[in-house]
Amino acid sequence: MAELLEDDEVERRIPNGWEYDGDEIIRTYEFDDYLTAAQFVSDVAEIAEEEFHHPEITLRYDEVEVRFTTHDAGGVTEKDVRLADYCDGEY
Ligand SMILES: C[C@H](O)[C@H](O)[C@H]1CNC2=NC(N)=NC(=O)C2=N1
Repeated sequence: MAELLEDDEVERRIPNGWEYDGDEIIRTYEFDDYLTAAQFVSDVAEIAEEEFHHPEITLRYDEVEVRFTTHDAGGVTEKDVRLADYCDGEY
C-alpha cells in the first residue's frame, strides 16, 4: 500500500494551483464553456482509470473541481501528487 506523505512534503510536492486541506489535494480548473469542461473531465477520468487511482470530480458550468486522496491509505500519497501532475498536463 502507498505510504502517506508528511504534511510538509505534500505542501512542497503539489504543483502550483493545488491546495492541501490535510486529507486531500484540490484544484479548480476554469473553462470558457461547459462542453470544454466536460471534455477535461473525460480526459482526467481516462488517466485515472489507466492509473487505477480515481479523483472526486465536480463539473460545474465553467469550472471543474478535482480532489485526490488515497482512500486505501487514509490521506495523500505519491499517487495523488503524481495524478495531479497528469491532470495539469491535460489542462
Ligand atoms: C480497492 C480500491 O478501491 C482500489 O485499489 C483503488 C481504486 N481507486 C482508488 N482511488 C483513490 N483515489 N484511492 C484509492 O485508494 C483507490 N483504490
